[in-house]
Amino acid sequence: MKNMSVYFEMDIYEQHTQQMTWVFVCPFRWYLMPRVLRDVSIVDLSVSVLGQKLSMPLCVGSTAMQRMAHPAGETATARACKAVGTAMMLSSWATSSIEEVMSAMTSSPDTGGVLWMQLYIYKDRELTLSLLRRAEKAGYKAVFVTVDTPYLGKRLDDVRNRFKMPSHLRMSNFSSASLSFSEDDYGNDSGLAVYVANAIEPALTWDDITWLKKHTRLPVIIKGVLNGKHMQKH
Ligand SMILES: Cc1cc2nc3c(=O)[nH]c(=O)nc-3n(C[C@H](O)[C@H](O)[C@H](O)COP(=O)(O)O)c2cc1C
Repeated sequence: MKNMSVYFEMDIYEQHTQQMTWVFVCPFRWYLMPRVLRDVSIVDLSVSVLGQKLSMPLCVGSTAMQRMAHPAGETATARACKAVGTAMMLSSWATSSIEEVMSAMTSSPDTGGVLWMQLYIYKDRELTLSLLRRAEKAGYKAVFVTVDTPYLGKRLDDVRNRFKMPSHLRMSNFSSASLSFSEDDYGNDSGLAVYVANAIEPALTWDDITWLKKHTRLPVIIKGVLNGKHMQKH
């Protein structure tokens, strides 16, 4: 159980980012500055994102393997997003399938809710396209391509714990044991790091984004950009 909670608390390498957050971000506390004389008799936080109306400028980013945290996993997150009228980005590495999560959202009686698909580009391009096609067919409204994981960051706790998925769970969008992260043995390393090294494309470039865009009518958004300048050439 411990290795699952450690996965969700993760930070890479020696937890520098967590430490930096405390040292550099927290001292500069953020304050809300209320404005006055603004007619607040009606308060409306709704926004339009990628052509979809959301009830507020907050949505749920992709987090892998949610059934490690709760038996209903991503299906519960989808229902919650629908209940509050916002969007959920489903991880390629979800423990509920693309179709199952859409069905959880559409069958819930509340109104609102949008699903986006987070996509890793696999070395196997046909497999990548099959995830994309399934998301399109199921009614997902955008695809977010993760570009900051050509290799998994060195998560020392996951290495120490030899992190792998509990045996009753798997990444539900895949059928084989190797692709669904449900092999018995990943050696002495973090199982997820081994999974990424085996399956995810480390040679990702802009050409792959161009290729992907040719295969979908959905908006394609690049996920994992830390510096706007890195995008300017394109
Ligand atoms: C436990 C955990 C699992 C994550 N799983 C994924 C994932 O499957 N796909 C992905 O693109 N990003 C994943 N991320 C990254 C998040 O989507 C997000 O980009 C990252 O946490 C930065 O946002 P934050 O500063 O609000 O945490 C994960 C993050 C965490 C903490």
